[in-house]
Amino acid sequence: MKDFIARWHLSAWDTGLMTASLELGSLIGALTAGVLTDKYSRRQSITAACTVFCVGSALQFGAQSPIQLILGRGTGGLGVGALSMLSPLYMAEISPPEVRGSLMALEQFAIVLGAVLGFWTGFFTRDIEGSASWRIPLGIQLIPGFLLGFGCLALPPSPRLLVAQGRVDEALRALAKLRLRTAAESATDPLLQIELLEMQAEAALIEQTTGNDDMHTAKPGTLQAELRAWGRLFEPQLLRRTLIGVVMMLFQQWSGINALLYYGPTLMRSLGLQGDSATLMSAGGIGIVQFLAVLPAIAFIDRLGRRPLLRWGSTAMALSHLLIALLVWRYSTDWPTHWLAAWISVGCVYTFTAAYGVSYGPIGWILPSEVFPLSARSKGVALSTASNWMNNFLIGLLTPVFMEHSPSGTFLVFATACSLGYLWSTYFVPETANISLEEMDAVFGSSVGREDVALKQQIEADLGLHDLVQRWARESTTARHPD
Ligand SMILES: O[C@H]1[C@H](O)[C@@H](O)[C@H](O)[C@@H](O)[C@H]1O
Repeated sequence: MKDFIARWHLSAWDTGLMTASLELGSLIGALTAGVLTDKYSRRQSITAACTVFCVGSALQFGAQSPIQLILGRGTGGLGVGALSMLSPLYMAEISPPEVRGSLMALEQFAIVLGAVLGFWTGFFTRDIEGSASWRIPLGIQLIPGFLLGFGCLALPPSPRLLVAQGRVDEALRALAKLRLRTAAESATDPLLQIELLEMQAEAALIEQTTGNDDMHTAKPGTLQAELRAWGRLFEPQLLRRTLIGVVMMLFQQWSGINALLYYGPTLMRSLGLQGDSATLMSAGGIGIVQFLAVLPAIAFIDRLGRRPLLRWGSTAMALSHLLIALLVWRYSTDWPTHWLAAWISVGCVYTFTAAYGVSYGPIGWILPSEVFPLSARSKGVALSTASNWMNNFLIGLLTPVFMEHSPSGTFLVFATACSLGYLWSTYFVPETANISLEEMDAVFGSSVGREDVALKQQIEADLGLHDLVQRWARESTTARHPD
């Protein structure tokens, strides 16, 4: 890394631009992917986003000037932002409801694994002579970019999107592949048929209640149709879900995770640790704790539910921040004498990270992807993801200002955000575990009110869903009790 510093002589302005270009690119990427993914397929959009990401990584890898690095980070950011919106969307749409939380928590697992690998690659290459010390870690990004871009082509398309586009046969084939059924089985398997009919019922309901004007039929791609589709997120029917997605990401970021990651070394140094050990204990340690903490989330999130994890997580995070704020306020002028207080603070940083890692980390990505109905899902997830990047950017910008003003006050800000997060998860967030995406309307008491419930029942009856469910229930009872 000495080469990087000596070669570019970056001003504070360059450093700021370099950091902000990725976040700005990601913000734009998340919002534009929301526009493209309904028109094309989820998978094609993921492959396109990977291509953009790889172009950005190649620009960074071969950078000959700071401008090229900034451009490379901005371009890479476009891909990262798009992928951070497309991946949870696609995963939510292909997962069966009983294990959707666990499967989606794998996204957080992948994010944190990437961060850990990135950190250690940078750590081990930092003393290599010449530009290889920084070109290697930047170039390695190309590997996951290629893997995802090509690997995604082998995945089945989202059956929900196909149903909404009226391509029911293809949707059945995709569903059969996802649920590991053969073509012959898919024609007779009642569970598969029920799942498909539920998707058709939701698509038909959307079409009948909204005229499907904003999705595919009414002059798709026109600015007016786009604006109307975004505007629907703020109509009374969807406003609560939009707020859940956007506010979930706001709390995820204002819990302070990235402040600890970005400014951890400064904090650790202020606690008396020096040089490499400060970096290792902060970014390195926090990454590993986040990685370990997501494992129980993967195992238990569907059994325990999202709300309890959010509430316990907020409590543990708020208490950790509060204790750090107190200790920093009381002892930070003389840590060497109060070494025990310093180490308790370090312990609190890790306790916070573990609590975050099982709660706000994964649930931040899960909740926004499951609350929206199909007609508004891609826009809703895009807006929530944009909220993640926007708040991430604000944290990066404001934390140093807060820290300079009052280090203990900074932790109080995060403690307050976590306490508000507790109230919000208790009084505002419904439980979404084990509920199919099609049943989410009922969870939000949406809407849609009695007339739509009646309409939905009529559509389900017309499609033969009720008969099929009853026949399947009869057959499975007979199979269990043959006489
Ligand atoms: O879920 C992720 C993860 O926890 C990362 O460590 C953090 O940097 C991101 O901002 C967040 O969205």
